[in-house]
Amino acid sequence: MGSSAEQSRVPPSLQLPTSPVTKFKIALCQLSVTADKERNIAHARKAIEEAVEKGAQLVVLPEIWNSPYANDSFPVYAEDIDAGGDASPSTAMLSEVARNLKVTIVGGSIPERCGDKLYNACCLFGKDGKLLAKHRKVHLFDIDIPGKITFMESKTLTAGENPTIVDTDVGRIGIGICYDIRFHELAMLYAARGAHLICYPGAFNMTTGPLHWDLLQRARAIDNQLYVATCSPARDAGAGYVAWGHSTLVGPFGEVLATTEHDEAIIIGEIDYSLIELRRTNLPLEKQRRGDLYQLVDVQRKKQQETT
Ligand SMILES: NC(=O)CC(=O)C(=O)O
Repeated sequence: MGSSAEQSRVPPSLQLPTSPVTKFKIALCQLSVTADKERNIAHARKAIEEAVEKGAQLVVLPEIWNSPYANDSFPVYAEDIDAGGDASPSTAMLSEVARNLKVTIVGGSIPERCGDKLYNACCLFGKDGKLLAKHRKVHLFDIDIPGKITFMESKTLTAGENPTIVDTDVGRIGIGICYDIRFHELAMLYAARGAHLICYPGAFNMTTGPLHWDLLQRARAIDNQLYVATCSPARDAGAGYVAWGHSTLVGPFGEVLATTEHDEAIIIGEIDYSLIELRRTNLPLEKQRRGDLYQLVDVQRKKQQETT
C-alpha cells in the first residue's frame, strides 16, 4: 500500500464487482413530454409497464420527463423528493411500479425542490421499490451559441455535489445527467469505482445533438470499456427546447447495440457484462496506462482518507 495520496489516485478497476445478473434486457423509454404533468406521469407508467412486458429488467427514462425543459417550468413542476408521497407524485409512481413489477428503474430526471434550491435530479429505484440513489446533475448546462441556442440552467438550478454510483440487481451503475456526459473525468471515476454501466438521461438539442451526442456516448464507452445508455425525450418540434432524441445503448467496444431516431419509442437492448472483461482482455488499456505521467485523483476518497 502506498501513501493515502497515492491510494486516492485510482486506476479503473481491473476486477469488476460481481453482478447478480450478467445478461439482461435494458429498455430506454424515449417519451413524449407535454405541459400536463399528470399525463406525463401516467404516460411514463404505461411505458415502463410495456418495457417490462418486453422483458426489460432495467428501465431508463429521459431527462426531465414530467415537465417541459424550460427555466420557467422547473420551479412549477419541481417536487420535494425527500418528502416523498404527495410531495413527489413522479417518484412515488416510479417506486410503486418498480416494486409491483420487480424492475430496476433509472428514473430519468425531474426538477427537484429542496428548501429554497432547485436541482435536476435522477432517482434510481431497486426492484423492491426502494430509492437506491439520487443523482443531482453536477454540471449545469449553460450554453450560448448566438443564433442557435442559448440556455442557462444556472438561472434556476443548483449543481449537485456528488458523483453517484450504486450496486443494483442489474450491476453497478453510475449516473450522469445530460451535460454530465461531456466531462469524461466523471465517467473515468465511475469506471475506477467498478461501474458496469453508466446511464445518462439526457436531452441534447438540434445544434449539439447531431455532432456530439453519438460521439460522446461512444467515447465514454470506449475510453472506459463499459456499457453506456442514454435516454432522451422524444422530439417535439413545437417546444421551446427541441430535443435531439436518438436514445442509445453502447457496448464496451464502442458498438451501438440499440438506437432510434427522434420519435417516441421503447428501445430494447441486450447487455452482457462478460463482454466488458473480454474487451479489457483484448485491449488491456488499464495495464498500458502511463500512471507515471498522469493520474486520476478521486477527490472524495482523498478527502475521506484525510479525515480518517
Ligand atoms: N441539455 C444538456 O444538458 C446538454 C446538452 O444539450 C449539450 O451538452 O449539448
